[in-house]
Amino acid sequence: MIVTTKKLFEHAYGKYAIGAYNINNAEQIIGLFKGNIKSQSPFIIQISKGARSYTSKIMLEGLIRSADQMFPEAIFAVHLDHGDEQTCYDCIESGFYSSVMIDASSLSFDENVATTKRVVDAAHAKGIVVEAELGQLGGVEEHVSVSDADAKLTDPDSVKEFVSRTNVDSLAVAIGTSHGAFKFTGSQSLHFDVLAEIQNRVPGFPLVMHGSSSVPQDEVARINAAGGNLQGAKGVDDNQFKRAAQLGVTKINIDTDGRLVWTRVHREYFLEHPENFDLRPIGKVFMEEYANFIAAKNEKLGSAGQLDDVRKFLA
Ligand SMILES: O=C(CO)COP(=O)(O)O
Ligand SMILES: O=C[C@H](O)COP(=O)(O)O
Ligand SMILES: [Zn+2]
Ligand SMILES: [Zn+2]
Repeated sequence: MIVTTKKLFEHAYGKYAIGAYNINNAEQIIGLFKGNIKSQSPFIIQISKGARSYTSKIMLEGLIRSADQMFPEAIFAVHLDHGDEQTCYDCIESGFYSSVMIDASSLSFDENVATTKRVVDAAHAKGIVVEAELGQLGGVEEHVSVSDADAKLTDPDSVKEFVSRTNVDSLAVAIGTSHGAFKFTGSQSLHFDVLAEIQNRVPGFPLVMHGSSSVPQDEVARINAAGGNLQGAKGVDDNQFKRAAQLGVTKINIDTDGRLVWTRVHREYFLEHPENFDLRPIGKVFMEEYANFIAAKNEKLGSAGQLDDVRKFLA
């Protein structure tokens, strides 16, 4: 069942965070649904602009609608990740997305407010919710690379004004995370002090943490041992998710970790089976491993075991 994040965030606020996972193809979608059913978690399926053009937005919509039929127990939101204004309107018009992100965080404060407000007005008219971003994460997103020097933590003083001027439903904040597999090149970590100040300014308002893959070191070691070269890859400690949730984070974005699972599974499999050229045996292994990864991540987020309660809450 496709829902907006409104009630999901209300249910989660202060207690746990909902996993927002990026998907690109059928194997990921099936693994994602299986993993969330296995851990009994509500979830958010995220589609980036890159994913929409990889196979095509039409095919992704078809796959997700099919998964919704195959797994009738599932409760999830369909969300556009890091949208520009035009893509947001396309998703709002589609009647498929229940949530969009307008990422105008590289613009000035006033332009970010104005752009976000236009998207919010269009989305709310159709019952769709909007996530915006204030501050700038480091790393690569949508092929735009933000250097650590340009990355800016969210200024807690500007959050209340941003939320009240835009009427946005949730806000991605920059508190030290970054996109990709190479986080924390310096001695950075999560700035819980900044997060606590933000929560103080907008109590009860749902916050979002991007760039939150944990880049497990055993995963990196296995990839490197099987011919990969990911030296120095590093991520966010997922034991910190519950603390972030207590401070108002209701959505945590994870993409890179899923890519690492895909890379490890495929590299190891073909190293061990050099004679194999069938895509199905390895596809099966990937779907299983991806489902296990999702279920384990949901334990860290605290969303595991919440599905029945969420269903009652929505009723
Ligand atoms: O924020 C993300 C998607 O919007 C994903 O972040 P990671 O690169 O840490 O997985
Ligand atoms: O934040 C970016 C997400 O990880 C999506 O990445 P992508 O644009 O390569 O699909
Ligand atoms: Zn951004
Ligand atoms: Zn992101």
